[in-house]
Amino acid sequence: MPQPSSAPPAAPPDGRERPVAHAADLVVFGGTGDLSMRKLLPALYHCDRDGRLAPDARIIAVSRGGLDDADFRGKVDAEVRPGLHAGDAAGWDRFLRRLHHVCADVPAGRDAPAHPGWGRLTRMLAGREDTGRVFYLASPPMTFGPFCRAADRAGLVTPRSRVVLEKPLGRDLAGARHINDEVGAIFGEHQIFRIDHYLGKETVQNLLVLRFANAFLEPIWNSLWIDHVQITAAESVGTPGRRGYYDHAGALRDMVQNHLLQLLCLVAMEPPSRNDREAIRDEKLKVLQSLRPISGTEAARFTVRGQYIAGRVDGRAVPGYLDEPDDTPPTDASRHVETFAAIRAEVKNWRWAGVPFYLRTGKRMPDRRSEIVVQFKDVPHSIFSGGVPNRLVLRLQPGEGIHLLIMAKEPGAGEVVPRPVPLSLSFADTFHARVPDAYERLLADVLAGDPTLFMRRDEVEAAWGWIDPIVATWESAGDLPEPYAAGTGGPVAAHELLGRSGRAWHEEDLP
Ligand SMILES: NC(=O)C1=CN([C@@H]2O[C@H](COP(=O)(O)OP(=O)(O)OC[C@H]3O[C@@H](n4cnc5c(N)ncnc54)[C@H](OP(=O)(O)O)[C@@H]3O)[C@@H](O)[C@H]2O)C=CC1
Ligand SMILES: O=C1O[C@H](COP(=O)(O)O)[C@@H](O)[C@H](O)[C@H]1O
Repeated sequence: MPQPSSAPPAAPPDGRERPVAHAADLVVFGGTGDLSMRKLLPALYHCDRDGRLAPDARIIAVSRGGLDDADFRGKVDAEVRPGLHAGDAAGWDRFLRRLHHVCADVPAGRDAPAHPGWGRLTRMLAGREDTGRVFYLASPPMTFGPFCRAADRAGLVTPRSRVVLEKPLGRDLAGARHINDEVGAIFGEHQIFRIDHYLGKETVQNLLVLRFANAFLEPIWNSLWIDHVQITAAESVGTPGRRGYYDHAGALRDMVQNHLLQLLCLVAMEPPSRNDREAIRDEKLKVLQSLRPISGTEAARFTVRGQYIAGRVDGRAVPGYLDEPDDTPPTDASRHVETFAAIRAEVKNWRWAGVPFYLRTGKRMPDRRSEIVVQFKDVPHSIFSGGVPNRLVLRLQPGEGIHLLIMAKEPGAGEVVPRPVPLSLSFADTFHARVPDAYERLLADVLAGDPTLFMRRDEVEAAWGWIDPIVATWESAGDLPEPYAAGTGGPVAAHELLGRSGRAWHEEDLP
């Protein structure tokens, strides 16, 4: 029987984890939830198909639901398989055989007896301590500490274990610190993988290559040449069935604190001296620490929040946020929560002083579009009529790729009128390869023990430190978010946020 670990294992002396064999067992707390069924299990199936799972790897879902292995396999077969490409029946059957379900709850208090399910989990994992194991916490954040403690008490945490924490980590800085302390009491920082799936997107990883494997951009990557940066994560989906989570999160905590700030960091960071996890995360942290704080009257000037009301998306009538179908009826929190947020941020350092970084995210926007647009300054003196400043568009979705909009002349006689034409790099077309889902890449990294694309504790806390004053100002104002009709580009004030400086949110018609 493995002994409970009494202290977090120390990091190796040089702070770098040695490459380890792929972890054999993946225990997913919350393995029956929305995230698991929609993202994790499809990604794990693809990892399996690509030979990234150890031959004897098992995926053990833990939830309070009274499912046995057969029930869980049936659920996954019914809910996950239809979303995958057809074919490879043998591969799918092999994947199903890897799946198990254990019914367990977190103990009600620190000294409360463990749920009997922990005994079964302990028996299942016994004798496999040397193979490495991953605990994936795909459950509500308040269960993270209790799950880790229960796993430790059951003797399941070995020096080669890793733990994955989903975002958002808590609701504010204090909450994030609390979770980090609880998890950090059991796992060493080098064992903790704080996931932000935007970092697994192909375009996001390519941003590092674009910036640091090409020489031409660096001389113009600064306030002398760049007018502003827009980072957008627009979604056409609403939040049906997610009220319990979303009422207490909202767009700022759900998307800005993590995904959008991580993208901002990668655009704004200084070149790291090495391509390793600490060097990259050190540079990202410096960006977060350089963000100009926004609070009080500045929050009113530089932020906009909205909530969707009924409208049309893709030609279909959809309800407003408060009328989304859900088991939980709307409350006062529902009325106040934002489904759209826009912020004019600024990085106060030598490179970026004076360059606005516009962050925008919303549900029930006209379409699903995530992109980073770097807008360069206009030519100092134009000899043509027409023409617009160059833009570099990093498209995360749909169609991951990079597009540089340059001015070109249309062939033919007559007056020369420059017009923007994209020089385009589509990853799928150029490399003739399937672009893997972000979770696939990140799960493979977890299994292989590489934390480079995961957030370090200080990064997450610095991000909350910037978000908290904005939330506090919104909450103390007590007013309601500005309504916007589903299928439109967000509240009028968001357009004004850019419009005040004569700019417009770009809606590029790119390939
Ligand atoms: N859904 C998404 O797209 C995303 C979600 N996340 C994060 O992932 C996590 C899960 O989200 P999501 O899947 O949407 O949530 P769901 O509510 O759909 O699923 C939660 C899961 O946790 C289990 N669970 C909850 N409480 C306990 C408990 N006390 N003991 C054992 N199991 C428990 C639930 O099963 P049961 O109730 O049967 O016990 C279920 O399997 C959250 O931290 C969320 O912030 C992050 C990014 C995207
Ligand atoms: O983390 C989250 O991300 C999804 C959007 O992810 P994407 O990869 O589809 O852009 C969002 O819908 C969800 O609310 C949020 O929790």
